[in-house]
Amino acid sequence: MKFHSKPVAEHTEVPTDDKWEEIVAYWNQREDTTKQSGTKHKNTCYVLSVSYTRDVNVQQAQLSEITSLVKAQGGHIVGEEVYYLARHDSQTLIGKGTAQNIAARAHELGANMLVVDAELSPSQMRNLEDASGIAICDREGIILNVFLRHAKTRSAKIQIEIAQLQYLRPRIRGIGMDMDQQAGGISGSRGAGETASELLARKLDGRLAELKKAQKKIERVGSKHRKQRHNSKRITLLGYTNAGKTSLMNALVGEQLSSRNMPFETLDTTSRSLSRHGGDVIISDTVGFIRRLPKSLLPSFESTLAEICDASLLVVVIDLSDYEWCEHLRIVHQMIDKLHAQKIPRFYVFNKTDRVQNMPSFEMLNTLTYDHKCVTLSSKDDEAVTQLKDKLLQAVRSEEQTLEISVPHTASHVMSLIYGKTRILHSEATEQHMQFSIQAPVHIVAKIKQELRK
Ligand SMILES: Nc1nc2c(ncn2[C@@H]2O[C@H](COP(=O)(O)OP(=O)(O)OP(=O)(O)O)[C@@H](O)[C@H]2O)c(=O)[nH]1
Ligand SMILES: [Mg+2]
Repeated sequence: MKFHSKPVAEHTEVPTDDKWEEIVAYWNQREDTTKQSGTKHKNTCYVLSVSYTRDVNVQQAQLSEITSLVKAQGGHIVGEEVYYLARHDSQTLIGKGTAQNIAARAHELGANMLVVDAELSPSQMRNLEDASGIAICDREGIILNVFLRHAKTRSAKIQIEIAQLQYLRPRIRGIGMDMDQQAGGISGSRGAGETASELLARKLDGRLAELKKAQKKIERVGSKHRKQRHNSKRITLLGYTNAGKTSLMNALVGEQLSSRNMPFETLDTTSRSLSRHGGDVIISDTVGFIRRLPKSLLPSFESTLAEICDASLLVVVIDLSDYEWCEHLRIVHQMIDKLHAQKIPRFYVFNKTDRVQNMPSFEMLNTLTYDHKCVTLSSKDDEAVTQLKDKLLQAVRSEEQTLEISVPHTASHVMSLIYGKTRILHSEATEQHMQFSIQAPVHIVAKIKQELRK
């Protein structure tokens, strides 16, 4: 299918704006159109985990990851299998014959969609659909759908819609065909498909431009807010999806943020004060990482990633009960490198120890974490969480100094420095002075001393 570079004149047969939105929604939901009731039905999915290893434990872990992603995007799974890919077929990835055999099994179980856990090019996806006669969704499509369902804030919704439209853009032919059918059975008439696809591409580009403009505006406001919070120490929780970041955050700050056994339950960064009095230490929960994160999502999450680079301490949370925890650790390290956040101090929390039978040795953990501080715990263990909180506060404040000073009431500039930029451990008023015990970064302490000497 070719696209004309010049905009075409209006065609009466092409769908209107509403229709276009319907089609994008159709693509997202892939609702079962065989049902006549008009109500939306969940996709009935057959899941194919394409594996590059013969290690059965790894295969099972990967299969379980893709099935939980499919469930998280609202799909109903009727069957699943692992396919060891020994030879890569450039046209269909798995080969036409294999695709037909798998599709037959999927059809037998009543599936209306074959989920292939692999990154498929737009043409591979089309070839597979043609060969198997069943709708295909690849890993990127599934992850985008999960994100779309879980996004709550305007900012996250915009970012994900951008990623999704970028994903749909090269796959437009399929949508164009659907569109022709929806436009009144004109798909056989000459050029009709082209016209519809062409108009869709133009509308899609227009929408993308609008969204990007809105995103830039949100980013500007976000970075302004981050700058304003500059005085506080920031701890950022990060780790593989489902590691228990939100559970740990809830336990640390006594919150009830949503934590479920589901990938990408958290998409929007949430920040809370970790210190008892005031907000001098702020802790943030972030979106989880995953292996083979769709490239289209990486740039669109710049604001979340910016939070990570602003942190004074990164708390890496790892689910020690997951068979692939070492792999998760490797992926987190890869992301830290990608974000150029290697220099930020780190603290590792190996979580879910209540589900672990054979604990790894501390020597092993120290080696894997490059000798950063680390603890093993269960976020359900209140006492362990309280101890962790003290350790985190200590770690994040380790570059601070404590100072006992007496400040004349008239030294308003020093007073505002103390109230604005330090943590007051104790204060007492006398007739002419305020007696303070404060804790603050070294450069602030130096500045206060200098001001007092003036
Ligand atoms: N057994 C056990 N389960 C835990 C522990 N910590 C968290 N969980 C469970 O693990 C699941 C995922 O926890 P979340 O806190 O949502 O994980 P997350 O890292 O925030 O996940 P995303 O936001 O999806 O990236 C939930 O079902 C939690 O109840 C733990 O220490 N022990
Ligand atoms: Mg979470």
